[in-house]
Amino acid sequence: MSAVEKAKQAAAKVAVTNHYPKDARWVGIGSGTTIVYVVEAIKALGVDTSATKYVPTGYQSKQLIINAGLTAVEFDGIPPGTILDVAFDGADEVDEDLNCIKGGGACLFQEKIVAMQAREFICVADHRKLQPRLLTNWKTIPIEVAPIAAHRVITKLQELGSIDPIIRPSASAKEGPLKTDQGFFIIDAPFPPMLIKSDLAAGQEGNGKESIWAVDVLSRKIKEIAGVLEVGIFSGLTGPEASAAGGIGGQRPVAAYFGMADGSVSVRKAQ
Ligand SMILES: O=C[C@H](O)[C@H](O)[C@H](O)COP(=O)(O)O
Repeated sequence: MSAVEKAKQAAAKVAVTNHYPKDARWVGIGSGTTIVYVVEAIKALGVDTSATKYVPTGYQSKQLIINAGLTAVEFDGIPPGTILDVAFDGADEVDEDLNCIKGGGACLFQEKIVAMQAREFICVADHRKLQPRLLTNWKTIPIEVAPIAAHRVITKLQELGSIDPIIRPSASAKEGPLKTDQGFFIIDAPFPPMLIKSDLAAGQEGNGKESIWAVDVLSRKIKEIAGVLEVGIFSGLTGPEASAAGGIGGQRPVAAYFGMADGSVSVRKAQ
């Protein structure tokens, strides 16, 4: 196993140890390569999972749950009003405020609704994902769009300052654009690194001048474009903050676990 895979595995183990609830009823399981180690860590706990339902965030996630011998219930099979005890997921990049970019594997829409239905959203990643600002190392924002509106959305993204947004191709060019689990397209939109709370506190405005955006502002602007199903920026309230405000679930993780290059695990908690 490579050092990066070991880092993901170590982070998953600590995240599950710290956040997998005793007597869990509903658990969200995200998508990607890191979440595989989360499921492995859940199995390694050796707890009785017979009464627990695992909510996938897409096809890969559902197969992962089933292959582990766990019970998968898709999001539309959750009884109305049910709050998931916890949701675990990976990320493509995480900033100092625990805002995330997700969607590198094209699963961002279901990942967002699952995270927002959970009491706690926990992010698990390796050290390459931890950066001071979003779009430092990961250069594009994945955006899920209705195919018929894709070119219109591209024009609107260019007006927001994105240079050369593209429709993500499928693995085989012959098949044309990649299709998500919803049958939608993904647009990958490059923007310059985004502002975080400390930049705003230091007087930077984040109003889009020179296309330098504050995370929440850009996320909202993209979401407002007709034809956009969801944007791969996870920001705003955490689950506990949303619940204190009388709602449920937040899209910003309450904690993020990073497997570091030296084998340790670094934990960041949302402020
Ligand atoms: O669409 C994919 C998801 O947002 C993944 O959680 C994200 O891309 C991270 O994936 P990985 O764990 O493979 O780095």
